[in-house]
Amino acid sequence: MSLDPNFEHLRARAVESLFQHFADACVGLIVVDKDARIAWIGDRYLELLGYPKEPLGKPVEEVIPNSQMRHVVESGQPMLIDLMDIGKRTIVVTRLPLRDDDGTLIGAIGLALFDRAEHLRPLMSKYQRLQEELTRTRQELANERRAKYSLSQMIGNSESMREVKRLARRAAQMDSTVLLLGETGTGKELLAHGIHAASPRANAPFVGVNVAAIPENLLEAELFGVAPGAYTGADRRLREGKFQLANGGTLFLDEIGDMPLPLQAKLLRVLQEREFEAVGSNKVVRVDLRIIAATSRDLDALVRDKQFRADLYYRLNVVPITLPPLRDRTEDIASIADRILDDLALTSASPARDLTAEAVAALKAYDWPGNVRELRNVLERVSAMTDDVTLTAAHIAAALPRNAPAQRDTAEEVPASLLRSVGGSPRALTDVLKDTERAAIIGALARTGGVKAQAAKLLGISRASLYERMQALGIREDMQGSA
Ligand SMILES: Nc1ncnc2c1ncn2[C@@H]1O[C@H](COP(=O)(O)OP(=O)(O)OP(=O)(O)O)[C@@H](O)[C@H]1O
Repeated sequence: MSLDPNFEHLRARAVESLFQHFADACVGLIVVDKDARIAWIGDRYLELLGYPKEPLGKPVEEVIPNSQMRHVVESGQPMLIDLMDIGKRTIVVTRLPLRDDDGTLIGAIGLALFDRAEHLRPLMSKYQRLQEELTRTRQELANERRAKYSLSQMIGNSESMREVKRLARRAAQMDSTVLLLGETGTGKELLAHGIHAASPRANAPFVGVNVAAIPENLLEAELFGVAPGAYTGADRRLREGKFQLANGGTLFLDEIGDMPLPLQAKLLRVLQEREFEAVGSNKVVRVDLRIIAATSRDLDALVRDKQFRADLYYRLNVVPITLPPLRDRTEDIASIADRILDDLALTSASPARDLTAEAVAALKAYDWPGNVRELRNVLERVSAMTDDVTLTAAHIAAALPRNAPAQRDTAEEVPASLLRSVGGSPRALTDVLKDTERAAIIGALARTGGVKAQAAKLLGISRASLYERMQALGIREDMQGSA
């Protein structure tokens, strides 16, 4: 059947006007060969790119850094609409593969459309909004990663605290690994922030990882990142680990004593060589950062028990700083308590409270197994209990934990109310179990003044699984059993 001559005419007009439209709407046209080298490029495009040299024969990325033309010649697939940044402008681009008569791929053609194209305005403004949001979020994240506290926020004028601050200031000026030792709640994390803030790396990120809070099987990925497609379900893009995120700054490894043995070898290598591989990758990543590690555990004993590698211990123990427990520096209690009461007044927009001399004496008489964190919790509890502006010894006594009662039978610990719903009908076993678990954890936290290491011990579970269970049951991290 012969074709209607009108059709042929129509087709010819379509091709012609298509080219005309493109020529009018295009910022530029580019043609590359099958190796993505520039075979032709329009003058307007070159002008926009501001490329000063002869472009022909150059790899396309040399002239257009964000170009995806290579992807088109390699995949043979068109990219009908894409957005590409050139300097501060975002332009719309279309990329099409070019084929010979026999179908062989010989190159690609790229069309860069005006960013003013009216019909693309909604798309462009949405893109720009997303870009702005992304920039803002990145900024917030960067601020978040900066150290929140400075050494001046470390309250305490006792001899031992003055020595701690002196060592910290010296450590800040060196780039060595710092090991912070001391009971839970003595201020190790606060000090790590302070050292970073006083160091030449202060404007770079401060990234913290609580080793005990991350399940063992996820820790390596969390620390070192995951290569694209390392395992089924892994991201197609590289997921950066904390080491990469802290690059240039400080990585704070909290609860280092809980680091699983197999990972200790990998950490040792990073400390020695400043390099590692992401999970599922054999590409070596180099980092430049300072490590501050902390633990409330007895590392010497862990080394003796072969739970912690001796060589890693020596590598970490370059500048050790031991934070004294609160009970050994009772002269600091009044000033720390004042600071905490000021903080609480600020956050709750209520008047600042004072402590009578007897109240201070009551605070000094207590043993503080949870140290400054526990002191804060007790003062928070007092503030919740009374509106009185002057806090007396009686207020303090009422808020201090009673002596931990001996552990009772589990059966006794499940109140009958747990077994019935509000309507009185029996409840599903899983709900009962959840409530029981929640009650047991909150009870243990109450008994230990919020000290998780001790609460985990009471419950007979590891600290990691306590954190895990708390998260699953929606128990707040700062919970110490009063709610
Ligand atoms: N000297 C101090 N002055 C003021 N606040 C302090 C001081 N020491 C600790 N704090 C506060 O006490 C709380 C616990 O401190 P931090 O988290 O630094 O302790 P930690 O030793 O890292 O505890 P853990 O070993 O349990 O992680 C924080 O709210 C911190 O700001």
